[in-house]
Amino acid sequence: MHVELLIHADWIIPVDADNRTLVNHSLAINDGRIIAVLPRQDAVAQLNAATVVELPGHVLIPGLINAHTHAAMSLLRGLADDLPLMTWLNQHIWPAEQRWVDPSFVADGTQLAIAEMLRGGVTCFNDMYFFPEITAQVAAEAGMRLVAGMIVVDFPTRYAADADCYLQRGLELHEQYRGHSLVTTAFAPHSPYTVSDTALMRVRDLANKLDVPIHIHLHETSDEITQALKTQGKRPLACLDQMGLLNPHLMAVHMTQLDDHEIVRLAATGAHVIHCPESNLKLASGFCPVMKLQRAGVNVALGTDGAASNNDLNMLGELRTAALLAKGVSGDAAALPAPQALRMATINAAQALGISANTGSLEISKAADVVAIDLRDPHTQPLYHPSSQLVYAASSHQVRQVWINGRQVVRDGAVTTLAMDSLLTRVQAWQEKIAAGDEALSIE
Ligand SMILES: CSC[C@H]1O[C@@H](n2cnc3c(O)ncnc32)[C@H](O)[C@@H]1O
Ligand SMILES: [Zn+2]
Repeated sequence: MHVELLIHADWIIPVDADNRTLVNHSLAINDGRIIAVLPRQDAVAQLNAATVVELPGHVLIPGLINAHTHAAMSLLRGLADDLPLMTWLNQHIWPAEQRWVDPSFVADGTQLAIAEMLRGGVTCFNDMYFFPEITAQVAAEAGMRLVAGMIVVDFPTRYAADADCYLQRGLELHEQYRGHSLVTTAFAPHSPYTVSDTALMRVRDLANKLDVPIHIHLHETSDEITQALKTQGKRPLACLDQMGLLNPHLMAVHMTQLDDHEIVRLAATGAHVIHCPESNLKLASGFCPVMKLQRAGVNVALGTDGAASNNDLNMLGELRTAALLAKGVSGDAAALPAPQALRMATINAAQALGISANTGSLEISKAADVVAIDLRDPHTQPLYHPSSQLVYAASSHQVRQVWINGRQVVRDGAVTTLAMDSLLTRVQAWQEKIAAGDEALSIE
């Protein structure tokens, strides 16, 4: 039988229902899809491949999915550190965004973010940012999978004047990318404290009608709860519940403040939680009770948040932080073992994003979103369990090859779909402009 691409690796972790690790196996790909996962000797005997890739000492995993980010904020990385959320947003990030965010900022920032993510084995990101049509165009050109956020906030920006206008632009984006092989869409109302109930109910109705997910920051800090209790007399999750927004469309990002009743309610409604441990640590926002959520049956996925609050988009690093933090928070060393952590960054994320029929695991008929990681480095030797090395020891520089839809987007550690030199020149120009503007602001 003829195949286009055959990849032989020492290990494959398909992230299937049985959490298997396959030794000396091969992945066969045709038309950008996985057509077989089989022992190497069977592949060699049965398949005639146009291209064969030999990866000794490597493990193949499904592409990592960054389930919550603001990609273009990579241009604001390190601008305002060591601050709590609302000071960070109100006094630094939102003023900087009002001043700088336009289509060219989003194009350059998103390219920078995609370069970083591809090199770190991320093949898909769930984005929430201004000018999502630019994010979508840049991602599609770079061969990156994207869930583009149809954003809504109640304040005017250069992107849109009011909630109706944000929604109108989002719906146009949804239409534009219907049936696209890389880009899908999700509603992305920023949070209950920046989007009115009227707009949230409109989002609910549209999400039900179009069958698309809803991506929202929720219960990020204790302050958010205190404010909602003062102004609404209820916790934000209860407000969303009352409006009929708790259902399998909902991706609730952060969720550091949860009582036991809320966890039961999330599980009963099928809402998903996106855990962003490094952003929560850096902004001192709190801790998401991942183990309690998983035990209750809530699907939990993993995201980095933006590079201005993390400060990187490194999902291997995020995996390690999530696994270690789960143990620290629960007081149980058995909490979130490596295979479970890997599920959060792959199949769980694909489920939350509504794309699990297409990606999230290395299984027959899914898109070939594949990452090869070289485990021969000193710090991942000796090797007893590949998943343990991946989660507890590997670094992103060990990501050597990446394919998305069967197209090679990283070859020998270098991104093949972006012009890195000119990108880095443009990023340098942004740094100089933004730093000069920041100095002028602080002198005033
Ligand atoms: C409507 S575009 C997204 C908006 O979200 C801001 N943002 C980035 N990180 C966070 C966070 O952790 N909590 C709340 N809001 C965040 C970003 O700066 C954009 O304005
Ligand atoms: Zn965020």
